[in-house]
Amino acid sequence: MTTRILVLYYSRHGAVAALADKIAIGVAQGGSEAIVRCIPPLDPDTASRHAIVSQDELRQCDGLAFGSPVRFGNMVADAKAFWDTTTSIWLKGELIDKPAGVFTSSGSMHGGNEATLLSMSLPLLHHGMLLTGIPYSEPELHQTQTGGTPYGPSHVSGHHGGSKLSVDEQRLAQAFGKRLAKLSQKLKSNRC
Ligand SMILES: Cc1cc2nc3c(=O)[nH]c(=O)nc-3n(C[C@H](O)[C@H](O)[C@H](O)COP(=O)(O)O)c2cc1C
Repeated sequence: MTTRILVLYYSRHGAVAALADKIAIGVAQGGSEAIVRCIPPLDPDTASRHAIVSQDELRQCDGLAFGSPVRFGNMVADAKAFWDTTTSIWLKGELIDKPAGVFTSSGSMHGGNEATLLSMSLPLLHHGMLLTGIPYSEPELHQTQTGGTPYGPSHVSGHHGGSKLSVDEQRLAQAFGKRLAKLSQKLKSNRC
């Protein structure tokens, strides 16, 4: 069963975008199509590496990976503002029972990445999506000294924001993408 996973993110300096790329690879490994899109920026001068998402792309997806940097222990305002534009999708229940998960990047290890992932989950729960993180059957979750959490993939980009994804962070992001793909296929086949 073919499914489409929307990998939707905001990234100012590229760290969340790097995670989105790895998640998209995992989605393809899981046998689904990854549609990678950016959240509409509040500042129209912000450059986006991928096309800006449309409401139709959100309503038509079979699963969602939603990414934002940590900003003061929470998602970026642009991401929250985007969810505030999705009322008509919510009213029609168009995301109900679709699998979804969240990913993030923080500057420091304990700068709020887990808190941010949990708060990013809230609009997805309101939309009736079925949340998934990363299970501990993924060995990297036990050993990571960088990012990667049971609540979703993460990266620690460092004080100056330039560090590359660690091997553990990359593997966990790919495993998460693959998991979303497999879940979307099972759920969609049950709906048909
Ligand atoms: C306004 C602002 C607030 C931030 N707040 C936090 C924070 O609370 N905790 C943290 O660890 N990093 C914080 N950061 C750092 C970013 O989360 C980090 O650099 C992230 O990797 C950026 O992702 P991006 O490269 O995709 O834009 C903040 C950065 C900015 C610009």
